[in-house]
Order: sequence, then structure tokens, then C-alpha cells
Amino acid sequence: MITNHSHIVLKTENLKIGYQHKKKTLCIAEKINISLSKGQFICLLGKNGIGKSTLIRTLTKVQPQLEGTVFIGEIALESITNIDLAKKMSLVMTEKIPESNLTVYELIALGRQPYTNWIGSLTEDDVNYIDLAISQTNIKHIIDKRYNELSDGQLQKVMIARALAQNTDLIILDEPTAHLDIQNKVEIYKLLKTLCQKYHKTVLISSHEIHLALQLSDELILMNEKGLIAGDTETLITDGSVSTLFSSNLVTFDASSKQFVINTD
Ligand SMILES: Nc1ncnc2c1ncn2[C@@H]1O[C@H](COP(=O)(O)OP(=O)(O)OP(=O)(O)O)[C@@H](O)[C@H]1O
Repeated sequence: MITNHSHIVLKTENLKIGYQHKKKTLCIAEKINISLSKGQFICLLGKNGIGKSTLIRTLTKVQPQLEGTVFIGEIALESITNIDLAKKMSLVMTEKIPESNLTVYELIALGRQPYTNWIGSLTEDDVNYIDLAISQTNIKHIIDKRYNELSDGQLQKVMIARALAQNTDLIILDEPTAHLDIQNKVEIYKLLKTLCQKYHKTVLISSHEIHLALQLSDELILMNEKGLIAGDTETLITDGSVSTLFSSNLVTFDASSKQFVINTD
């Protein structure tokens, strides 16, 4: 019997990611075969510049793959229209959005764009999803503020709320907690975990919060110079895979505390 757990929301087949400039090809990683299952909280970890954002941009159709295929369910990514994709997948990127005079509420309401009618007026359903996203991210106190009045941390929560309002089965976030303090980082991680457990969303995030990722994720995708290692979080901690993330004599992975610790000598 196929359970919800084994239901694959996204998978890649022999994916090769990177950049093509004129006749020059820069390969960042290849032979990538990963799958994301329904209800799973997956963290993508790797050191600076290893290719996490490149992978996320390729999985979300922001940039083309060099080779191979990304499937959303059974359908190849390139054959899905942008409007249909926006109903299946929401994306939170670190890039700043263009300057605007929108209020927080209006920004979040933009998450409903794939569903709104041609004049863009909000239905009762739209309003309910927006209100739920606002309460889930705990930002009711700032909904009347303008975009340019927000701190980086507040803006990050608003962008997550916009993705939640989009109400997709799959949510992909590139370093969603980069500007947040420790309390807000934990809050966001717990929120993402709850979305998976309670609402069976599939959440993929790239992150440098290794300690939080190891405590809360169901699965990991580890990127290092040799390629990708994907699997169950506890397994990758105990089989030593996590310790390969940083090949440096500055830090060592301590599996018992699930942390990289600074070498003292
Ligand atoms: N437009 C581009 N053209 C060519 N190379 C690029 C481009 N964008 C990024 N790169 C290179 O691709 C590699 C991977 O970058 P990427 O941003 O995916 O890493 P990352 O793991 O997300 O890093 P970080 O943790 O620092 O955000 C880097 O060497 C980077 O210089």
C-alpha cells in the first residue's frame, strides 16, 4: 500500500546544475537524484558557495538545469506553466523584493495571486488563507506597516507568510532565518515543522543553522565537494555523513550534541 509518507512531491533524475555563459559551462553538481516526500521537513546543508541556492533555483524553475529533469509529482518542471507551478510550489528567496509602497497585508495578499480573478479582488477563501498565514507567523501587530518600514527579520517573516498564503503542498525556502534572532529562528523552524506534521506540507529549506536543522528536520540533503548525500537525518548523523560538511581543522562534528564544536588545540 502506498502511504502518504511515501508520496513523492518532487524528484530529480540525473540532474546537473550550474551556469552556462556563452560557450563556457560551470558545473556546480551533477548526477543529482533526490526525492522529497509529502509531509517531510528537509534541510539542505553545505558550506558557503557549495551550490545550495543554485540547486534551489533549479528545482523551482528560476534557472534552467544543465542536464536531467526535475519532476513535480509526475510532471516535468519545464512543461508546467508558471501559474500552475505557483499553485503547487511556493518559494521564499533571500533576494530583496523591489521597492514598493505596499503594506504587509497587501504583500501577503500577493500570495493569493495564482487564485484571484482577473481584477485581483479577494474572495472569502483568499482572506481566510491570508489571515491564517498572518496568525501562523505571528505578525498581526505589523500588518499595517509599509514594506520599507520593516526590519530585515520582520520582512523575512512577511515573505514566509506570503508563501503560506499561497497554500501550496510544497514550500521551498532559501535561508529563511538568515536575518532572525535566535528566538525567531526557532519560531520559524518550529512553524515549518508544524506545517509538515499537522498540514502534511513538504518543506525544503537551505540553511546554515546546522544545530536546528539536525534537531528538527526529518531528512537532510548534504552538499559537499564530492556531491550530494540525501537521507534520513538520524542516519546521516550516525553514519558520519554530517561530519563531512566541513573539511577543516577548525571545527569537528560532535554527534552526541549534534553540533560542530571549535577545536581548541
Ligand atoms: N550567475 C552565476 N554565474 C556563475 N557562477 C555563479 C552564479 N551564481 C553563483 N555562482 C557560483 O556558483 C557557486 C554556488 O553558489 P551558490 O550561491 O549556489 O552557493 P550557496 O551554497 O547557496 O552559498 P551561500 O551559503 O554562501 O549562500 C559559487 O561558486 C558561485 O560563485
